[in-house]
Amino acid sequence: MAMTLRCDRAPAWAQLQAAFETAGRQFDVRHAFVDDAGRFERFSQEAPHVFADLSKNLIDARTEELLLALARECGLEAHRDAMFAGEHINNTEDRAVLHTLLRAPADAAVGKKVAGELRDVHATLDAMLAYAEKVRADHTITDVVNIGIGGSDLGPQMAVLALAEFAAPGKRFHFVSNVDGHELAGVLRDLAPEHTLFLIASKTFTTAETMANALSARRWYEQSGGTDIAGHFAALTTNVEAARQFGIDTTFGFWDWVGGRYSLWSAIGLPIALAIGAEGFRRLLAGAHAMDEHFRTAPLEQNLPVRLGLLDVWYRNFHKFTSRGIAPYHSALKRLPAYLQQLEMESNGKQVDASGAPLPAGLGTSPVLWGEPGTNGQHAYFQMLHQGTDVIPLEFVAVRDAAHDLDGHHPKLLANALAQAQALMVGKLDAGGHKNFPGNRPSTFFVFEKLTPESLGAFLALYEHRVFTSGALWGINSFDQWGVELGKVLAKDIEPRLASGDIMGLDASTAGLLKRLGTQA
Ligand SMILES: O=P(O)(O)OC[C@H]1O[C@H](O)[C@H](O)[C@@H](O)[C@@H]1O
Repeated sequence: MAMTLRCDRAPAWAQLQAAFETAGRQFDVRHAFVDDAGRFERFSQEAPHVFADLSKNLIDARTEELLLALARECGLEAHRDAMFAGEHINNTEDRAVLHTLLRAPADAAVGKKVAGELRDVHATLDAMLAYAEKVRADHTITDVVNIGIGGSDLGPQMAVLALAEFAAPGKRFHFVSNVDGHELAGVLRDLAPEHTLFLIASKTFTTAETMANALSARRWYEQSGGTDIAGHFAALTTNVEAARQFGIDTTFGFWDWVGGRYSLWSAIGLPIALAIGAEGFRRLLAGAHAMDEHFRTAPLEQNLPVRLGLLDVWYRNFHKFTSRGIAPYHSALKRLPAYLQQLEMESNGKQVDASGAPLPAGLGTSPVLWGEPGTNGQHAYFQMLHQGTDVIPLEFVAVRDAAHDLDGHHPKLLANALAQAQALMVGKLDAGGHKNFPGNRPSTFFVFEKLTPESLGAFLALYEHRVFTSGALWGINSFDQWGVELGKVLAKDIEPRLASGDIMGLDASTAGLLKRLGTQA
């Protein structure tokens, strides 16, 4: 199996370190624009459905050359090809990583090893989309409730909202993820069982939150007079047997080679297909596939996910930036930051390399990702981005064509996005003291012509491959998530203690809090 060489062991790493000391640390992007009339062209990149301007970043041509050399020395291309070929690059779970196959056309020229999987993908996709069209035509179903968490929630929720313009009227979508009963109760309050379809979305069909919500939903359905579980519950899972035991026969499956945070392209995407239809869902897949092809075939120099992933390494490991903001200037992309948080932080929040050996001190991995739609963030935390003591690279996502015809709004929105990126970079040093802006604060600016299924699909795939790139350079396994396990185990131990008051073996803080929160309090 092709694993990458950890990038800090590659020869270009030392050269990058030297470049950082001599030019990188003091780099001023304003001077770089003065020195290079072609900087915008050099550091912008056209990719399928997405244009990206990277020119306001703290990077010069020499640094990018070294980063590209680093990627080659580390075996990024071989690792990428191994993913597409279905090799078990998720080594700790001994699994292939084939979410790209979910969006490959039925006649795509894939390797022998995954041809059978591609046939299964299309058989399931066709069945799921036929079901989606049947439900779309059924006007007695007015409400769809997706019960799932993490990857079984964030992707569909984000995409249904993002593509609302493409949704047929007549159905409302609800997403219940939290085990906090307030969430499910709040949704159920306004529903009637005969008009509701529940989708139980869980790769494993064992996740505690989802199982608790699914049981309560079924109880509610029956207690409210519902008698047709088969007609009002469907399961989206790799664990068809567990769904059957729960009493659900309508099941759309997927496979262990689809990571939860990479699963919106699979049966987990059913809410999206219900909203935008079979054709819309295929357009989403086509946009992602176009980006897959770009990632797989474009030379590294003009490969947008690669260029972004390398910039991420430069920022995290040389500049030591610990966080990255994302500011979508489109309110339909409200849930995009939450979705990208799971994608990047669950994938690359690792401290050991793929062999299990600790990464050396100072080799930081995933930054903190966070964000809110612009312009809202401007009136809240942008103060810190402009004048705070930390430099936080910010990413703008702007859409040229609005999907509404309210006069004057869209130019105001776009002007704000452009002005904020400009202000971060240019700064203002003549006003003195509190009114000074240091400037030289980096940003990346993404442009879509329009928010469509294709552009959304392409952008999400772009992000997946960017996370792949930085993860590959760090030599980590971006496709497991052992870090979520300990808390789950401890919660199982604590739950009965809330009633019993048993604090034996607990640390003093947990014991003290348990006394306050338990029913014995
Ligand atoms: O889809 P499920 O099996 O219910 O898993 C839901 C989520 O929970 C897990 O704990 C993982 O951290 C996530 O990667 C996953 O998406």
